[in-house]
Order: sequence, then structure tokens, then C-alpha cells
Amino acid sequence: MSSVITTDSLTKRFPRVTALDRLTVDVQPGVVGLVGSNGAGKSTLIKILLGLAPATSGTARVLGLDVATEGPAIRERVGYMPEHDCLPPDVSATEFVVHMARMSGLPAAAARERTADTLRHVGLYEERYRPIGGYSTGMKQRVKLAQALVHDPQLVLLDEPTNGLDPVGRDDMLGLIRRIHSDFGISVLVTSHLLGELERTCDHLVVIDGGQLLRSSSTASFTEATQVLAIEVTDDEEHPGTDSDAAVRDRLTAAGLTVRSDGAGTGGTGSGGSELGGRIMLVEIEDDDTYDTVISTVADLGLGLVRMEQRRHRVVEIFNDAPDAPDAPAAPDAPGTATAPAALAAATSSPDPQEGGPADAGAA
Ligand SMILES: Nc1ncnc2c1ncn2[C@@H]1O[C@H](COP(=O)(O)OP(=O)(O)OP(=O)(O)O)[C@@H](O)[C@H]1O
Repeated sequence: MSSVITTDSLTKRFPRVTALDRLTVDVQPGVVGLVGSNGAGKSTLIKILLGLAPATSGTARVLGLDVATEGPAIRERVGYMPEHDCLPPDVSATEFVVHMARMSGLPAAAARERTADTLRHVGLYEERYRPIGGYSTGMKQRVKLAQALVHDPQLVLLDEPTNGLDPVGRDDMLGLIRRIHSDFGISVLVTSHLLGELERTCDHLVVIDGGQLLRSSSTASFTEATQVLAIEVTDDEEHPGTDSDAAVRDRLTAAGLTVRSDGAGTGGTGSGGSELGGRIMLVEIEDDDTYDTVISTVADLGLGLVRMEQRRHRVVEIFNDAPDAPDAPAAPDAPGTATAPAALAAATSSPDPQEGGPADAGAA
């Protein structure tokens, strides 16, 4: 498969900040998430990829075309959904999208036909004849998406498409984004500062921070299984006041296993908290017998297992490994307003999506 985007040591310096710092990345066809906190360099990268802003140094190619010299050819083949509200309030969605289709070179009849199809696809029906000024944020986002798709591009670059949307609106938009690829075969590069939502939506994640690449790999490989078993046991109802966790920990340790409490919790209150996070114990998996040892130990003590599952890596660990990562993630002030790696951490999904843990803070 040929790459849709490649960059080689791509650098963009503004007088007071380096927005992109020797970024080398290779994006294959599919739905790819570009994740980074506010100011990480996502929008700058998109503008360079569209040939709208020059790089300071380094090179980039989109669909095999050089961004420095082939901007118009790139923009013919690529759709772009900008981050900010940029729609004219006085015209209808239909008028606006027809205009954008004409700007992309479609003849009048084809532009009208494609506009009707595209607006239907993004979920705008009768309201498409009303002035955009009266639309909700969700409807405006759909218009912005429709104008990015109307000329049938091979690739769309979507800059923060879920910005300003409520949880239902976010989920709808993420579903639409997936269908752009599955129904039409169009590749998608979608940016967000909310890791959790891209983790759910994308096949591949590119994570940047301070203009530098932290990691680029398949979403699945970010969340591969660890050699750690997370367990939670019931209280000892026959002997109230007994610390059942301590009893299990002592027995397992005596059996030669390494046990620790889950300092990070499951996204709950963290270590020592009275909520879920404080009740999880982590057992290193020595071999297949570890499972049986845990089960028989818990049964011998007359306790029950509330959960036993192999821990998965969390995508957010990439930020914890970054050089200036914060010690403890802080919760964002309000849903969808996460900033900086700390809030990215708070916005990620539970350690194991199967676990039914706390929802993505950004979608909460
Ligand atoms: N035209 C400009 N002049 C000077 N500095 C800029 C300019 N555009 C962006 N920057 C700076 O470059 C850095 C990266 O900005 P960019 O907009 O690419 O980040 P981002 O990841 O898209 O964040 P956000 O989601 O907040 O837009 C920021 O520090 C920003 O202030």
C-alpha cells in the first residue's frame, strides 16, 4: 500500500515557538488519528500538508505529491475540514456546499447532485435549505464535513471535528468519520486533543507533543496486553472487619507471586481510594499457572472474584513516558476542554475497553 502522507524531518519555526520539530512520519490509508494537546502542532501540520503554509525545513508528501511545489494538485485530491467556525451565516448549506463544489472544479449539475448526496450522507435533510446562521454546532460541523467531501477526495484532513459537540454529537461525528472510510474508501486524518475518542475511532494513531513525534503505530499495538493480571475480590462476609485484600495478597506472595495495588486505579480515585481503583490488585503473570493459583487462593479463603483480567497498556502511557510528562494526570475542568498531556491523560478511556470502566472524559 502506498503512503497517503509522509514527512521527513519536517520543521516549522515561528519567531517565538517551534511548532513542528523534525517530524518524520508515514501515514498509510485508513482512519488515522493525529493526537496532541493544544499547541502540539496539529493544525500547523495540516496547513503544511495542504500546501497552505511553507515548512521551515524538511519535506512532506501527500498522495505522493510534494507539498512545497504541488499544493494545487494536493488540494484537488484532498478535502479539508477546518477547526474554527468559518461558515457564512446568510447562505444555506446547499448553496454553500454547491459553491465549494464549483470551486473544486465540478460542473454546475454535478455540483448540485454531489451536494445533495453529500449533505444526505452527513445527516442534513430539510434544514439544508435554511441559512447556516440558525444551525446548531453539530449541524455546522456537518456542513464543514460535507464541503470537505463534496469533490470526492482521496483523503480528508479533519481538524478537531468533534469540537463543541455534546456526547451524542461526538459519537455521531465519530461514526460518520468511520463511514467516510468504510463506505467510500476515503482515507482520513483526524485530529483531536481527546485521546479517548480517537482511540475508539482510528486504526492508527500518530501522537505528537511540542511538535515532536512521540509515537506512530496501530491503535491495537498501543493497547496490547501486558503480563499483569488485575484482580478484585469480594469482602469476607463471614468475618466482617477482615481485610480480604491483605489476606489474598499475603497468600499469593507466599506462593511466590508478585502483587501490588493498582496505584493508577482504573481511572477511578487512584491508590488508596475507597472506590474501585483502591480495590484492584495487580499480579505479575509468571506463567499459565498464575491464573489457577489466583483462583484457588481466593476460593480457599472463602472469597469470590469480582474480576480477573489481563491488563492492557493504556494509550496515555505514551505521555507518561514523555520527557516532561506530569506525575499525576489532572482532570479537565469541563468535558471537552482538556489541555496539555495531563488532561489528555484524564480524557483517555479505561485501561481495558472490555472492562466497562469509566467513559472517556471528553465524551462525558
Ligand atoms: N501563525 C502563527 N504564528 C506564530 N505562532 C503560531 C502560529 N500558528 C501556530 N503557532 C504556534 O505554534 C504552536 C502549534 O500550534 P498549532 O495551532 O499547530 O497547535 P494545535 O496542536 O493545532 O493546537 P490547537 O488544537 O490548540 O489548535 C503553538 O505554540 C502556536 O501558538
